[in-house]
Amino acid sequence: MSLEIVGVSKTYGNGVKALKNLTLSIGNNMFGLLGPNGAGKSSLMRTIATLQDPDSGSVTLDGIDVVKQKNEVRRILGYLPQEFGVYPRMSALDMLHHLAVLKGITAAGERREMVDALLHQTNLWDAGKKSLSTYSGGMKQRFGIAQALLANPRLIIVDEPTAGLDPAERNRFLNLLASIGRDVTVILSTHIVEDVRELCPRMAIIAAGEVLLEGSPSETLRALEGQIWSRIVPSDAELKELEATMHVISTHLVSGQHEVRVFSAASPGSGFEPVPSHLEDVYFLNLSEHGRRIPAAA
Ligand SMILES: Nc1ncnc2c1ncn2[C@@H]1O[C@H](COP(=O)(O)OP(=O)(O)OP(=O)(O)O)[C@@H](O)[C@H]1O
Repeated sequence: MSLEIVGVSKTYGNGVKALKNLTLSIGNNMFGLLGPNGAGKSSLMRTIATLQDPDSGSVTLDGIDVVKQKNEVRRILGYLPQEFGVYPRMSALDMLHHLAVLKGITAAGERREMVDALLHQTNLWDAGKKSLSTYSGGMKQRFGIAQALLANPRLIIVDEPTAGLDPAERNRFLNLLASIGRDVTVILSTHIVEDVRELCPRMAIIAAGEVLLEGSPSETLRALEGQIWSRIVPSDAELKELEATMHVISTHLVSGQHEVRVFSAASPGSGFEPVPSHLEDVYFLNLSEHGRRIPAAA
């Protein structure tokens, strides 16, 4: 599978430039698209899913033009939107049959086999006859994956799927995505750095409609090795001083005190310990560099 996004731009009616000449190449496996709220992730996902057209640029999926050949693309693509929203009083079993018919799977035997297999795969078999409106957040997301997998897509797109899930449900959901990612290309759009670190051999960071970085999480982490330093800072005043004089990547509260992470080629000062780099460092560093380069984007 190969998805080629070339020079895609989109400006909404209200003047917001959501995508700015964005170019990205996505191959097999699980691809993480990481970016803060408003980065343009959903705009890009909707464009790939044929739900909105770009103003300019091209998107091709295995050579098929996503803008001009929407029906062909829809046949090989599954999509779990950010707000899936449709949880009627229908059971998961009935809903999947209904959606399968809409996808053109009209032979009853084939459809039953497919729906049953999907309910097993997403661990919803036991709850398959229960009304979707009674499902928990995690079950709803797993149902969202089941419907995205109908008719054996080559590519599935999942937009911010773990937001709002508790840790156990999130874990279960990520495991499901990982197992799917072995056979089908998955684009995982998220603002949660951990999701990408745990799942994706390749990723891109986007902000303000632009690609800031494209690569593998482990390579980007290696590039920062030895340059991340950490220290506990007891007072707000001291923290302000550090922020003014050093390249502070992030601050976290640990038992009510600030733990500061600093980017520096050599030790930034007394009390700092070298620490392993995290993907979150890569993410924040890219976002802060971007903010500096284009102040208007902040
Ligand atoms: N239909 C629309 N009309 C006008 N502006 C829009 C529309 N959809 C998105 N936007 C704006 O475009 C920008 C990008 O939004 P988008 O939803 O693509 O980002 P995102 O990265 O998915 O963020 P989030 O995680 O908040 O959904 C934002 O400034 C958003 O307010």
